[in-house]
Parts: sequence; C-alpha cells; structure tokens
Amino acid sequence: MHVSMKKLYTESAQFDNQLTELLHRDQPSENGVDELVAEVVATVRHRGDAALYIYTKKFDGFDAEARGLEVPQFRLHQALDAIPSKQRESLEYAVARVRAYHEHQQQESWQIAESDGTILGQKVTPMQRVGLYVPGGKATYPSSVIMNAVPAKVAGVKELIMVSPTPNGEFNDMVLAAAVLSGVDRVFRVGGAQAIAALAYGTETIPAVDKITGPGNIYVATAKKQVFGKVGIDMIAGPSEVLVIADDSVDPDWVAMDLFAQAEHDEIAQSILLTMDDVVAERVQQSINRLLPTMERADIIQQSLKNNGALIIADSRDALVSVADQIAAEHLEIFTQDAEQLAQDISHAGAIFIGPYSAESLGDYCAGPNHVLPTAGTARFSSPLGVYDFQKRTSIIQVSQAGAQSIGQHASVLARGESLTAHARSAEYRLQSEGD
Ligand SMILES: NC(=O)c1ccc[n+]([C@@H]2O[C@H](COP(=O)([O-])OP(=O)(O)OC[C@H]3O[C@@H](n4cnc5c(N)ncnc54)[C@H](O)[C@@H]3O)[C@@H](O)[C@H]2O)c1
Ligand SMILES: N[C@H](CO)Cc1c[nH]c[nH+]1
Ligand SMILES: [Zn+2]
Repeated sequence: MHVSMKKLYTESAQFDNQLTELLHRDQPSENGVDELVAEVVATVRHRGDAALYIYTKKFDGFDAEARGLEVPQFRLHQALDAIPSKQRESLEYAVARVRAYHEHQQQESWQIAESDGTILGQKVTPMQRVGLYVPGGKATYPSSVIMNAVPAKVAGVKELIMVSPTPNGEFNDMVLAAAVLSGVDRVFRVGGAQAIAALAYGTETIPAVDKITGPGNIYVATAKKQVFGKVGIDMIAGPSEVLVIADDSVDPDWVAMDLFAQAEHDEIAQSILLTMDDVVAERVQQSINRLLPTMERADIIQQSLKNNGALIIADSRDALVSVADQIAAEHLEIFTQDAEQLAQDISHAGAIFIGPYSAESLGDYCAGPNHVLPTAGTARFSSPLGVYDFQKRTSIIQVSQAGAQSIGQHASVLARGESLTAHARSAEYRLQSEGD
C-alpha cells in the first residue's frame, strides 16, 4: 500500500489554480443535504420526541423509545468507575490542563467613571444553558467532550446538556466518564441533525438551549447553520486539517506521522506539507510510503492523502509565508530552524505548533488550548472555541444629571438629523435650561 502525494511548486504558472483546486473551498453544499436537514429540523420541531425516536432508529439503529433517550446519572458514574485507571488519570490530567489554560480567557466586567459622574461599563455574564454536540458516528471523541465542556464551566454556564449519537445504542464509557469529569449535567444519546434541532427547539425530553457548540459531520454542520438565530452557535468546524512547514532539521518520519494523524480522522480531512526544500518533500514522501502499511486506519489515511493531501515546494520564504496565509490552516505545525520567527510572520491559523516537539496530537488531547478550531480558511476571521464563546456582554450606561447635559445636547442634534423627533425630545427633556 502506498500513496503518491500531489506535488505543487509555487514557481509554476499554474500554482494559483492548483492551490485553489486543492483547497476546494466555496463549493456548493452536497446534493440534497440542505433539504434533508431542513426536513429533519422541521419534523423534530413539530413532533418532538416522536421524531427523535424515528430518526434515531433510522440513522443510529436503535429503539430510543424503548431504551430511553437520556443516559441516567447512575450510568454516567458507572462509566467513570468502569474505565481503566490509566484512562481516568489521563482524562483528569487533560481536564486539569484544559481548565488551567482556559482560565486565562476569563473576561471581566468593567466600569469607567467620567469626571461628571457618568458611569459606563460592560457586564459579562455566562449563558444559562448550553448544548454540546459530541460526534459519535465514525469515531468517539472523549477529548471533544472536554474541549467543549471545560471552557463552558470556566465561563460559569449554569447547565450543560450533551448530545451524542450512540450507534446501536451502545455507550462509550470513556465519553460518559469525560462528561462527568468535565461537569456536564445531562447526556442524551441522539445525534445528527435531529439532535441539533432538539437542542434548538426543545422536545418533551430534551430542554432547549441558548447556544450549541461542538463539531460534527455535514448533517450536524448544516443543521447548526439552519438553527442559527433561534440559538447561538460557535462555528462550523469542518473536517480536520494540518499544514506542516518543515526543513531538514526535523525527522521526516515525524512529519509523515503528523500528516497521518489528521488524515486518519476522515477521508475528507486535509494534510499538507509546505517546504522550501524538494529533498525534504521527497524524504517525507518516502516515510509516508514506508509507514502507511503499519497504520490501523491506513485506508482512510490513503484516501485522505490521495484526494486532499499535497507536498508544496515554495521557491522563497515570502512565497512560503504567503501560501501558509492563503491556506489559513486549522492546525499549523512549524518545524524549521526559524520556527519562532515564521510563527510571527504568518498571520492566519487556528493553532500554531512551534518546534518539532509540539506535535499537533498533543494539542488534540491535553496540551491545554482548545482543539475546536476554525477550519476551511475561516481562521482568517474566526478563533478557537474558548471561554468567550460561552459568555455574553451587556453594555452599562448610567448617566449623571451633569452628563445628560453634554451628551443630551449632541444626541438631540443627531436625532433631529435623522428626523427622529421622539428621540430628540427624550434627550431634550433631560436638558436643564439656563436658570434651572
Ligand atoms: N474540529 C474538531 O474539533 C473535530 C473534533 C472531532 C471530530 N471532528 C469531525 O467531526 C466529524 C464527525 O463525524 P461523524 O460522522 O463521525 O459523527 P457525527 O456525530 O457528526 O454524525 C453522526 C450522525 O450523522 C447522522 N447521519 C449519518 N448519515 C446520515 C445520512 N445519510 N442522512 C442523515 N443523517 C445522517 C446520523 O444522525 C448520525 O447519528 C468528522 O468529520 C471529524 O473529523 C472534528
Ligand atoms: N484533530 C481534531 C480537530 O481537528 C480533534 C481530535 C479529537 N481527537 C483527536 N483529534
Ligand atoms: Zn485530531
């Protein structure tokens, strides 16, 4: 088993087109998915639990009406006791590191007092009830439970509702244990678009939430887009991606394995190597072919690398920085002698891993930062999931009598400029005429 990665050269006249094709962004959504999801959302909205029973039977293959949608509290604690102690220790380690990192993201309320006694400020409050989607179709993700739940807890969210599909109704004990350790309040075994609809609109069993966070497949992502507005959403986290920038200072086997690590998520995941050295690209290609047959998920990795992977050779450092910024990868690993400087020079990435010991897989589990990151180039305008996603800000305006004179005069002029007389007179009522 082997795979020949596409090779792209920045000096080629075709490079821009080749890069656009490789990134295959701006594609219309898959045939029929929008319509199917709209139907699922509408049916759950109108028929509640009855619709969840039908879809769970159809997509996850079990009878939730007979076996129950909610995972009982005793079952959650049973899972925590059932997992091997090594797994429990590592989950606890991850929760502690993720919590410690996210505590730095805490936003504080603030106030300023102006000289005339007017007080202005911003009050930060947590969301009341949040829904966490934890994917469970092709793989199970205890780490995603931690990455969603811990920042929500740090933010002070009152109630955390988790949904996750359980193919054939089978629980994954590590997922349930992670839920307990991360402070999740209630867990429901339902997935896909139907789970998102249930969180957005509520059913007899599942309470409606204020915001839904968490990654998922195309059905989950499409449903999140469709319910946005009724509830908040974090982002549309698509298939995993990694961009590795390497020179000859790093072992090519390490690079190959890091490309595999994201490719093994999904056939549609994307792993790219960017280098200024053709020899480095060639060595990584050799490592890929030698290591691929040793991988348990070799078929998925092969498909992902064949369809979406590439080795890009830049003809200058400027070209390398420009390509990295165009890709705006979810994960950017920089394994070069000037890694720290490159990390300064590249502006767009979800997370940057600097130096050969900073494997992206450490970030996926327990380095501390969040692994829910902007994908598909959205790192140009979007940020990692964090405490700030679970908090909202309210402006505070407390104008003194003296402040109302100066602010009011200008407000009145601006309001009359907009022909909004009630606004103007409301401000003018508070103006003191001379001699008052
Ligand atoms: N960005 C991140 O942080 C992160 C973390 C973990 C996973 N992921 C990604 O999340 C995704 C998880 O996808 P998954 O499929 O394994 O799990 P999933 O939980 O997102 O989806 C499974 C659900 O999809 C629905 N579904 C499946 N086929 C359907 C069909 N034909 N019609 C309607 N609904 C259907 C079913 O309801 C099923 O329960 C992967 O792409 C993975 O790479 C991303
Ligand atoms: N790399 C994924 C985000 O793109 C997160 C993850 C979970 N488990 C392993 N990896
Ligand atoms: Zn991963």
